[in-house]
Amino acid sequence: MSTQTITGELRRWIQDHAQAGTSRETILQSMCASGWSQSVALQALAETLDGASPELPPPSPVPEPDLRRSPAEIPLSDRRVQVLLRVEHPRVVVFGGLLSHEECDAMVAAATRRLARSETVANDKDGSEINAARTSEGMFFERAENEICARVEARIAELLRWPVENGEGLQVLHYRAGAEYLPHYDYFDPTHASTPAILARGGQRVGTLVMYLNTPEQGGSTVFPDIKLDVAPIKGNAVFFSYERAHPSTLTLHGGSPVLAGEKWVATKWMREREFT
Ligand SMILES: O=C(O)CCC(=O)C(=O)O
Ligand SMILES: [Fe+2]
Repeated sequence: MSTQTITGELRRWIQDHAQAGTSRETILQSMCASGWSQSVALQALAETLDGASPELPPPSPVPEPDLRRSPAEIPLSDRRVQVLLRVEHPRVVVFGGLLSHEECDAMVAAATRRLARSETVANDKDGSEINAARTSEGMFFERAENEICARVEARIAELLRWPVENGEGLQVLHYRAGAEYLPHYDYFDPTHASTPAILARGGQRVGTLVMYLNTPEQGGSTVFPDIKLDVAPIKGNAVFFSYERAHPSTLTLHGGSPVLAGEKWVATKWMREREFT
């Protein structure tokens, strides 16, 4: 007898239908009609749609800027950062001027150098263009790999009051016109077989900061479909969100909408529960 597993894909499917206005009863009926046992279907509905379900794992502490006095600006040791928007649930904060234009350009230049190098290596080895195309989409820096990474990491740690050591290395993504990042969660799917090994290096991801390194000509906003929020990608600005458990009830589903003209560069910092090694 096979047991039925509640996957992230199933939860997403339930969420999509609930958001489209389908009633709980109708969702249950179509799940049962497509072979789900009623008890598993009911549990999946409860887990996905009831924020206060007793099945929820306990919350973790998360990174959080100091917004207690509703500051329009947060004075950090080396820069004043604007607070442009905040949402309580999901926890989302949009910052203005987190990076100077020079810092954005330096990050893009460092990432471009690294991408060019990995393409050369790939081409020298086997002339593979597929490889080159893939590596040109994104790359990870080591933590404090160069001066600009170290400076930005220290600033983020101060802004979000979260240790530098808990951060993954910065990831730089390059989107060409037409490219997008479909909605996803940044935490690791607890039901996935590879997740325990990933969690051994510093626990779950609990927060994300996406920094815009340029302003695309058209498109390329960061979207949060659960709350229909659309954050404009503006050079030097950043969007932060946190998730205290690896669960859709955090409403942190998000994606990069298609770049319609020009290109888009972002740097992402993911924060873990513990020191990331
Ligand atoms: O490009 C964006 O706006 C979103 C990027 C993102 O979701 C990520 O890096 O995990
Ligand atoms: Fe993401």
